[in-house]
Parts: sequence; C-alpha cells; structure tokens
Amino acid sequence: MSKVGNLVGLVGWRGMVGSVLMDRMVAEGDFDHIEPIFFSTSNAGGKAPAQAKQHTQLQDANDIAALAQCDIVITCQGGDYTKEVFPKLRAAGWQGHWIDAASSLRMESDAVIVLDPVNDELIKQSLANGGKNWIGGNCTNSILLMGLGGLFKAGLVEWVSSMTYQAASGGGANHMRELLKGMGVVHAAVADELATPASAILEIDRKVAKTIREDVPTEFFGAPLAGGLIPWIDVQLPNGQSKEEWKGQAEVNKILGTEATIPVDGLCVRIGAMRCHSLALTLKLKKDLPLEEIEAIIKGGNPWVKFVENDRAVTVKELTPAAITGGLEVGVGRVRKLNMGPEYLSAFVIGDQLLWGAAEPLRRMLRILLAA
Ligand SMILES: NC(=O)C1=CN([C@@H]2O[C@H](COP(=O)(O)OP(=O)(O)OC[C@H]3O[C@@H](n4cnc5c(N)ncnc54)[C@H](OP(=O)(O)O)[C@@H]3O)[C@@H](O)[C@H]2O)C=CC1
Ligand SMILES: N[C@@H](CC(=O)OP(=O)(O)O)C(=O)O
Repeated sequence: MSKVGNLVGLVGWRGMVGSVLMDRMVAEGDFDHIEPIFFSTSNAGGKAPAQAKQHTQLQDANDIAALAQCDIVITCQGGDYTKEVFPKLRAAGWQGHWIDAASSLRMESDAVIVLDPVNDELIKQSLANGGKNWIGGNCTNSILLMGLGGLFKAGLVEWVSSMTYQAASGGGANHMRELLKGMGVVHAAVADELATPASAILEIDRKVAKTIREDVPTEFFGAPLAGGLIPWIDVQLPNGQSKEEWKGQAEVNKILGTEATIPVDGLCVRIGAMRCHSLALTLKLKKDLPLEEIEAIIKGGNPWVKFVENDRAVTVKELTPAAITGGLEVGVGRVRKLNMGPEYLSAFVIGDQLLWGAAEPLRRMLRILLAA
C-alpha cells in the first residue's frame, strides 16, 4: 500500500500544458489510481471534468485550506500562481507533495527537477530523504537529456554546445495562434501570384518581404516569426545570455546531479514550428570512442530514444517536426565525428515540447509517488 495518499489536486488542467497532461493521464489510466480534486482560478463552483469522482465541483485554486486537504498537488497554472500560492500552502503547514510545470521553484535546494528516465535515482534518493517538491524541467533541457541521456549517464560528456530551434508552443497558445495567423497573412499577400505559375518569383519575394516587415502580427512574439526566426528567447541577462540559454547548464547539471559542472551553452532560437523543439549539438567527449559504440550508448539511454541513422533519405523523413510531433519518441540523429577531432561529435535531437518537455515528467512523478 502506498505511503502517499491518493487525494490529488489538479490546478491548471484546462490550459495548454494541462490539457496535454490530462490526455496523457487518461491514456495511461492514471485516474484509476487517484481521487482527483479539480481546481480553478476563474470558475470555482463550476462543474469539474468527467474524470472527477466524488469532487464534482471545481474548487478555488487560491483557497489554501482547500488545497491543503490534498496529498499531492499537480499544477500547470504557471509561475505567478506558484509564487503566490506555494509559500502560503507550506506556511500553513501542508506536508503534501507539490508537482509543478513552472520554472519558479526549479533551482530551490529542496526541489528536484524531475525527468525519471534520466534521474530516477536522484528522485528516489530525495524521496527517501523526505523530498516533497518535484518540478518539471525546461522543455529544451528535458528533450536534450531524453535524447542523449545515455552519453551523460556514462560520464562521457566533457561539454556541450547547444544551438536550439524552438517551437511556437514554448510561448503558449497565443504564440501558436500568432504564428499561424502570420503564415496566413504572408500567403494571402501573394496568393494570386502563386496561382499563376508564370509570375516572377522575385516580385513574389519582394511582396513577401514587405508583408513580413509590415503586416505579420507581432503582439505576442514581439517580432515576425512566420517566414522568419527570432534569435532570442526569454529575458536578457547581464552576461549577454538569454534566460533560456542560462537554463541549459543550470538545469542539465541539476537534473543529472553532477559533482563537477558540465559546461552547456549556446544560442536559443525561436522558429516557426508548432510544438517540436530541436537542438543542433556539438559535444566534446572525454575520450575517442568508435562511432558504433557511441550510437549504442545513445540508443540504450531510455526506451523513447528514436535513433535515426545519419543518412539523408531517412533523416529528412524521420528527424523532423512532421514525424515527431504528438508522440513520445525523441529523435536523435546526425550523429557523426566532426573535423575538429575524434572526440568531437555532432547530434540533432528533436522532441515534442508539450510531452517530454512539459506534461509527461509530471504524470510520471505522480505515479512514482503513488508507488512509493
Ligand atoms: N507552454 C509551454 O511550453 C510550457 C509551459 N510550462 C509552464 O506551464 C504553465 C502553463 O502554460 P500553458 O499551459 O501554456 O498556459 P495556458 O495559458 O494555456 O493556461 C494557464 C491557465 O490559464 C487559464 N485560462 C484562461 N483562459 C483560458 C482558455 N481560454 N483556455 C484554457 N485556459 C485558460 C486556465 O486557468 P483556470 O482554469 O484556472 O482559469 C489555465 O489553467 C506556464 O506558465 C509555464 O510555467 C512549462 C513547460 C512548457
Ligand atoms: N521557455 C520555453 C518554454 C517554457 O515554458 O520554459 P520554462 O518551463 O523553462 O519556463 C520556450 O519558450 O520554449
């Protein structure tokens, strides 16, 4: 019998990340193991979703006493909510488990960044030591480690240069909508010319460039994304990194529980993909190993690694957002030795950032707690 009770409060369940979480929980039968209480910041008293059993009304997500009855709270409501509610809940003496998608608590010393296919041991150790705060990692870092965790766990990585291609969904639902609206605006500007095969491509290009500069909506991204890219994600730090870039080294090392910091750095770029984040990586390995051995270590990292051989035809079919989106497989390909020397390796890693990047580690942490 589980030592952790099964009364589980769900906050943020109807948002974008929360909806993906709910779908995955239904698919994996998680609701068969819990008594859910659904919370809302906007509709307390309303009807809870169909998965509710005894607690069929939505409870107020800002009601500390209501939250405090839960053995476990899972929140996808966002960082502002966490900052507001979590300290009050703990101050009220709540001893339950807090599972959170937001970044606010990630670097706290009493929090574990959860990605159990990679850091199961760290999670179990912390649980045995009374840990109660379990935070999902940044999507880019979780995808990197789901793809190349094998190499990290084998202690082979000296450093990583990580150049990212991050999807619109990382910004939220409004950002995805803005990308699609922008695509529509660009197409509409030259729809007539496109319908006429004889029309001059440079004239089409001139119109497209003007449309991107002047008419593509920029309310949420702050710059046109459709037909382009934005080489900055999140706020600027004094050292010239973006906060997204800073998270690379900080979170990867915390997830792995490294004693000596593995340097991780690079540039984070927003591109016009919907929900797949990709990373083009240069790794310096600690030793020169045969490529076949490296590939075997990557493949053995976890059951979700989809290793794609470094072949053009397979790569363009299998290692793309079109192939990966909506699934739990994390694609790893373009693995080859670089001209810089035999310890230098390239790799391209791609994953659905709403699944392993957000929702999946949370529901798996729930199951770990229920099984504890
Ligand atoms: N987007 C991402 O890629 C990632 C996000 N995260 C974290 O998850 C948090 C939530 O992100 P995300 O799911 O994108 O946020 P959303 O904006 O989609 O949802 C957050 C909350 O907004 C409220 N809301 C208001 N209007 C609507 C509406 N029309 N439809 C649905 N919900 C609505 C809901 O709260 P209520 O029901 O109480 O009204 C909901 O729980 C982020 O702040 C971040 O901390 C973590 C990893 C990745
Ligand atoms: N910042 C990420 C998404 C995200 O929510 O990250 P975090 O969980 O670290 O706040 C992106 O824009 O792609």
